[in-house]
Amino acid sequence: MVLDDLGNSLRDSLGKLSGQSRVTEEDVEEIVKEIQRSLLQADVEVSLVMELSDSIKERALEEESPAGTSARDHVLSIVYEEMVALVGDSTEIPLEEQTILLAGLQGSGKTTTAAKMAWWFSKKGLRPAIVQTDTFRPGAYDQAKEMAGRAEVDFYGDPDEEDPVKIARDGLEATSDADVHIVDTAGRHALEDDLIDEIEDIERAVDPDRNLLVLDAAIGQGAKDQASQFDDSIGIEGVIVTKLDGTAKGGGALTAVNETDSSIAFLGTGEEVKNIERFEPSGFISRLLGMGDLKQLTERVERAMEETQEEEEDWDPEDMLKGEFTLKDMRRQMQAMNNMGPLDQVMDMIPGMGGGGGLMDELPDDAMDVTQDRMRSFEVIMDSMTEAELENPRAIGASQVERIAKGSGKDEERVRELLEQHKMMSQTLKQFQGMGQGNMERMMKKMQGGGGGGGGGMGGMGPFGD
Ligand SMILES: Nc1nc2c(ncn2[C@@H]2O[C@H](COP(=O)(O)OP(=O)(O)OP(=O)(O)O)[C@@H](O)[C@H]2O)c(=O)[nH]1
Repeated sequence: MVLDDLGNSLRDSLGKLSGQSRVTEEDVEEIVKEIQRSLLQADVEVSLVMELSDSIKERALEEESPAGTSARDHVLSIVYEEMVALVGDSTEIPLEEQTILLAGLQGSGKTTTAAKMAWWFSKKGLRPAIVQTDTFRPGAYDQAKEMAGRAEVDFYGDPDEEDPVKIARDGLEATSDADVHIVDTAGRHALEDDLIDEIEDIERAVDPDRNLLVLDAAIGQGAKDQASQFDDSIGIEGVIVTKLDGTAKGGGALTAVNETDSSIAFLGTGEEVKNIERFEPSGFISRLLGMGDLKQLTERVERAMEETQEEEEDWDPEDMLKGEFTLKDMRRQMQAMNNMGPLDQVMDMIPGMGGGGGLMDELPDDAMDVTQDRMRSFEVIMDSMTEAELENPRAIGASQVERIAKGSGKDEERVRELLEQHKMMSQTLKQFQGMGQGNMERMMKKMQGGGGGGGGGMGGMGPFGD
């Protein structure tokens, strides 16, 4: 499917989320609008578009973006997941003996696809044969034979026989040495009764394991009726979308899949026998959105989500106030900060730190970016520490610093900086312990889950300051 500039426009809207840890309703509206516009332009049916945009909207606003994940990545992974769900898994095509019947409109690319699929099966080590039953289009026999030759696979057709059902039967017999039989049929309009009767007869005669509908990517809205008529008459297990190399739109394929409750099996991307690929939803959507490997991104977001949940389950901020302030506490606090949003906004929420005469006003504009970078590298460093080191950073000596630096790929200087920062934070915290449990708890809760003002008298706190 060619969604024109979806990738670009989506990148623009998502770019605006950079540095934000939360998305607003307007952000989501804008992103969803871009997606709707592109999908509608690509001829995806309105009801499917609405369904998709509703679920993206709902998830983007309701789901918390996990610690360590930017709002941009979180929203992008939701868009990706929902789009993958929309296109569905690919049709199962087992690598074993089978008969496949191809159906579709005139000129949709059945004959070409039969040869491409045969080539594909032969590359998988099977022995395919094409049975050409098109007695309708002059030249279909020659074209099929020629393409079978190019794919170097067995072929059966009979230009002198007028009965396609007989050709189908004879063809299966004549090519009985083959493992995979691909039966090509004459192109027909699903609304033409006699041709529909004919394909039903062929279907009965060959008893295929699966019927695949070949669709030109340009078909658009017409896909709905065609797909449902073919489905009613022979049952459609999968769709093959052809001519995706052109400027075709491809949305009709999604409509067909939805209409027949099936899935996409193959994509045709050119006129040569090799121009076929198995449909693979995650790669397809990543390509569609014009962005790298989104599957990897989603997995990362999911992992972060799990980790945050686990940590929230066994972390009580009060523990931090009672005992020692460990590196684990520091990491949680950093993640909590991440959960809340960019540091400057977080600082704004802390009285004495934020704008309007607070300490923040004295910092250069980019100071917070630097700090966020440092936070990230601190996290990487902490990942290279042992449990014992995280629990008791005071015991970390020079040799451990060297090991941790090597393990994390960071300078020893950075590791020492982290330890220094931890020391500073734990001293600051000790000072706070005198200020009253209630205020402290309120601040911690805020750090964890976000929220409005509150707290009291914490001027001068600089746990992450440079
Ligand atoms: N660019 C491009 N052209 C394709 C693709 N698949 C098929 N074609 C071309 O589309 C035209 C029709 O393809 P056919 O395979 O003859 O279609 P058919 O469905 O067998 O046609 P009927 O026998 O009339 O039903 C041919 O010129 C093919 O070369 C594709 O993936 N990309």
